Amino acid sequence: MASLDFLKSLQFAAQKHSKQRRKDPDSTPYVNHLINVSTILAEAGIRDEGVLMAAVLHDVVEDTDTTFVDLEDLFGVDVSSLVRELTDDKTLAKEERKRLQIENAARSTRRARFIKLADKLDNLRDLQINKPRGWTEERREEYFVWAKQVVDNMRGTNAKLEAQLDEIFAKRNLL
Ligand SMILES: Nc1nc2c(ncn2[C@@H]2O[C@H](COP(=O)(O)OP(=O)(O)O)[C@@H](OP(=O)(O)OP(=O)(O)O)[C@H]2O)c(=O)[nH]1
Ligand SMILES: [Mn+2]
Repeated sequence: MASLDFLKSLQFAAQKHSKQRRKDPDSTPYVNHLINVSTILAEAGIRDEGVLMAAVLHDVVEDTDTTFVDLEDLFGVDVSSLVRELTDDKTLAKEERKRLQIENAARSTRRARFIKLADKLDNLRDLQINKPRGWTEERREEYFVWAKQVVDNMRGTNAKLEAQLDEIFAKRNLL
């Protein structure tokens, strides 16, 4: 049974990301990615409501005008702190952000790791099917290699999620 708090987080994310689209050829609404990430977690047996809400909200500070104070006021400090762990500093250069994701994975909390793993899993599933708009084949290949480095720094977090990720890495001969 979905909780009112969870539905509120989904409603908020859907509103905030309403003008955004994914980079796939169909320009899928951005919110589909957020639904996918939370569904991946629920299917992996994760019932922690704060984790499922932070999954839905994981890109809302990075990609919209929402602040951590907004999230704390609306959803509490637990959810807000989790989203903070999942938010890249967009003032940094892209290379630096990518390097920091690998580094920060190793010191993130177990609950944030669940979401990071599910986020990578959804992005990689998509990359297996689609080349995002504006990406070269090389860039797509590099994302698999980089994502594996992030995942390798979070081993032992959730067997189901890691098995699904490893299946993808094995297909690319990265294991
Ligand atoms: N695979 C895929 N990714 C898409 C698509 N549309 C948007 N993205 C987003 O693009 C980001 C990955 O591309 P990058 O090159 O790393 O980042 P950038 O476009 O934001 O600069 C991911 O952001 P992120 O959620 O912050 O994840 P991450 O970069 O931290 O992994 C992903 O969510 C799509 O159609 N397919
Ligand atoms: Mn994401």
